Amino acid sequence: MADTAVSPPPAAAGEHPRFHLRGFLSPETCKELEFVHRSCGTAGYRPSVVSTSLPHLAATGCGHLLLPFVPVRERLRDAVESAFSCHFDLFIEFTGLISWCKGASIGWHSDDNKPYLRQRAFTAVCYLNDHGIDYKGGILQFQDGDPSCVTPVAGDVIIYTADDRNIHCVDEVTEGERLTLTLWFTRDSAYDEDPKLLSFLSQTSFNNQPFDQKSYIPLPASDIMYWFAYEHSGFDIRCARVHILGFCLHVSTDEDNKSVAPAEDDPIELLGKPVWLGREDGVFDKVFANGLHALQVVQFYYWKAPELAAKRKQTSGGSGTACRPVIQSRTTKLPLLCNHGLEQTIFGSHKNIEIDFEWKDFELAVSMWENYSEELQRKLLTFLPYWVSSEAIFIVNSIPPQVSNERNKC
Ligand SMILES: O=C(O)CCC(=O)C(=O)O
Ligand SMILES: [Fe+2]
Repeated sequence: MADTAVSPPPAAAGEHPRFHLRGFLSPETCKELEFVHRSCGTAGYRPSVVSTSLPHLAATGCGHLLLPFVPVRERLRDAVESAFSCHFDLFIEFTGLISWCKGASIGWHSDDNKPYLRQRAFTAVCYLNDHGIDYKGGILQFQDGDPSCVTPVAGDVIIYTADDRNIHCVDEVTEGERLTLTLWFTRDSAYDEDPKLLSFLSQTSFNNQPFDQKSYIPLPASDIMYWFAYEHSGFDIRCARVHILGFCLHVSTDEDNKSVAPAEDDPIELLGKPVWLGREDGVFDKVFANGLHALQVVQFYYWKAPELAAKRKQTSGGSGTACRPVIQSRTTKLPLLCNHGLEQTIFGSHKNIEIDFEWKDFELAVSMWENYSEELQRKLLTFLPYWVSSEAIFIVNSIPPQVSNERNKC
């Protein structure tokens, strides 16, 4: 199901202007954004939060993963402009995916409540998963007006003015992981996030020639950004996300390659070097460029696993020739000091994660991920010149750039 056209809400009136748009995002869009976040997220700006910002995607070789956001940002801006009667008036100040993990909450506030946030005019929060199924807690409450509280449902969006007519808070998440896509809108073009993003994207993406097939392979940020601190403990987000889905990371023990010998290196540093993926019964015969690359493929597999398992059952009656992992004598399990209990507490969904795992499906997912990434990379390189010349990110159909960016002419 594609994202459905939701009829715009009536122009806002009243003392507490806000709207709850139900079913704004399709389940497919929610799942794709979840994939991006679980592949690329880093430790957030507040405790118990993991976040993925668009500049971060551009900076880690994943500029192509901005593409799933483009239609969503455009539709959200249209919805906000139409709800608050400010057509062609708004710029997007910030777009980010946020996981609110166990213990995360935010007290009463308005979204423009700091001197450096005064430019914010409106907020849109899209819920990507479900309260009660994926997590407990995390209800959004408003101090005054209606609706007075919002129980997140995947695909729903709440839009509201960022000023003190909409003082709100989020109850503590007590179990599971609450996923949101949050956008802030501004009237001040100086805070438009697009030109900054485009300058980042042109620096990182124009360097990659279209014939460089692997230019979509992620490049990790500094290790500290993946450290999720929790009380007096913590873990590496990349490792935890891989482990929680039943995989483990392996590194080379090749005698000739001393630089990757685990005994001689900080285990976390090894995540920036080539890795393999294993499960209980062996190691998959493919080397990934780094831990982030392996994580992205695992998350892609997790996203597509139900579809892959259904296809396998249909074509083979459930008993196809299993693709066996190769036992790699040249690799050893990455000896990370993992806190399994903590990983489970933070990223183990309230809903049990069950995968009908087959290496054959995983093998297929690896090539599907390559095709998916290549296609997005190809689109990015096609769209980028249009975006750069308009200083704005927008859906490029076959419309010439000077017509498509109506907004910049106003
Ligand atoms: O996630 C929500 O429901 C609201 C988030 C919020 O209040 C904020 O990020 O300022
Ligand atoms: Fe807020």
